Amino acid sequence: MLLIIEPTPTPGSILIRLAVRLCPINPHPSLAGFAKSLAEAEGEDIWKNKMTIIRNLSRAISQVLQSPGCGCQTSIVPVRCIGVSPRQVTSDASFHSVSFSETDHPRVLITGGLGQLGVGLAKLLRKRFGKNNVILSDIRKPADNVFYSGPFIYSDILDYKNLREIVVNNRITWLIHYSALLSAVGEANVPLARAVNITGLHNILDIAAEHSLRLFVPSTIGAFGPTSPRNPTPDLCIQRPRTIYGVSKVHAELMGEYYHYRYGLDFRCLRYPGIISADSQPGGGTTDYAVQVFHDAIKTGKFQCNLKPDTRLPMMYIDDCLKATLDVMEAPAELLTMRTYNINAMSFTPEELVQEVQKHVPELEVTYNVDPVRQAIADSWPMNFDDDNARKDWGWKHDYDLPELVTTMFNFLGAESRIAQAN
Ligand SMILES: NC(=O)c1ccc[n+]([C@@H]2O[C@H](COP(=O)([O-])OP(=O)(O)OC[C@H]3O[C@@H](n4cnc5c(N)ncnc54)[C@H](O)[C@@H]3O)[C@@H](O)[C@H]2O)c1
Ligand SMILES: C[C@@H](O)[C@H](N)C(=O)O
Repeated sequence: MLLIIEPTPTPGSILIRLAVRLCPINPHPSLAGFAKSLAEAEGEDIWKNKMTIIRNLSRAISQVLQSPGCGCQTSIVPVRCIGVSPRQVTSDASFHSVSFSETDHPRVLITGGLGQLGVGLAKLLRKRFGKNNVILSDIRKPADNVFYSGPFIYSDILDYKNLREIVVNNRITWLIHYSALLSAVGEANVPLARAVNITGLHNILDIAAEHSLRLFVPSTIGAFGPTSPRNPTPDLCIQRPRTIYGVSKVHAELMGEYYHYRYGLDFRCLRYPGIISADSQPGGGTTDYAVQVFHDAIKTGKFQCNLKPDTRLPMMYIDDCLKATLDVMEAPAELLTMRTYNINAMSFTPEELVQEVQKHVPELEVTYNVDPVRQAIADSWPMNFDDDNARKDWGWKHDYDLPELVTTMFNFLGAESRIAQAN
């Protein structure tokens, strides 16, 4: 149970939120009734007698917790009372942000949804929660197939008011924050990366806290640096990344956890490895070579790799990444002993990946033309990622190892190129 008091809370709004949080499916009648009478009395200066309110509140809480009809877990009941939310909002805004119908299915907003990962995630979530409960957003124009596959909305995460309007108007309850500039493009434009990855995140955190959203922010292997243990890299260790991308992701991890402890924000974060996908292009990272090799093998039979052949990095097939994201979002809060987890599937070098790819395309010719910026970044990142805590706490398990990944990529891309040739 969690109690958040808004900057100018009204007793009724607090109790309605409390009733919903205690038993989201079926808000307890004694709390709901008590909330209603307090809400009606809000015209009077009810805060004059704060002690009466607190006494009545505790009585109502213990009544609910002892009630056999309430199926919610009642063994641990930390009550967190917070004086002010991070940005001032009216109590009305908070009051309207909770409604009973929202608890049936999450209403999801994905920011930066037109990148490598967002469209696939929307597809997975729509299958689970219904097409209209998942809204993709970005500052780019969606392709026709994306636009017609479900709700899409323009949203610049640097525009706080617009973002808030979207959350309120669409009664959003889950926010998946994918907007970011990745490692290589971030180094090419540090001011923009700082704005999007740090200022944008602040907007997201404040809106999520104000509207009691469940917030997912992905972090990355790039949140570690040359002084971190690299083989393997545990969840908790030194994090001194040397890219603006990495610095912004450590900032996101720490801010999210801080908001969790300070404001009760339901913040969840996974550190993804490099993600490999067939039907979406990477957005300018250090691990992009591991996607490009498949396209080049099929199109030209020639591949120029921008990392040294022995550069080992943790990697994952996109389906595993999206499954982990849904799993951690659905995990009961009491299973999460941490709010930021490493997840991993495999680790390989360009040389090892090429060997596996050549089992499918034996004629593939590979040359190495090292990009010093990307190589320096890769050399500072984990080689192997320790994800024991995710496996223990909420049952994380990957499905794709290197051979399955490569076969799946060729099955997908081969089928696509056969279709293209036929047309
Ligand atoms: N793809 C990976 O290998 C990987 C690995 C680790 C972590 N991640 C994280 O996962 C998330 C999604 O990654 P991705 O690969 O899809 O990234 P991507 O670069 O492909 O897409 C990012 C999207 O953010 C959008 N964006 C940029 N500025 C914006 C703004 N001001 N407002 C709204 N949107 C904006 C871009 O238009 C783009 O569509 C990122 O946070 C990334 O750091 C990705
Ligand atoms: C690893 C990840 O964060 C991203 N693919 C990058 O290389 O920047």
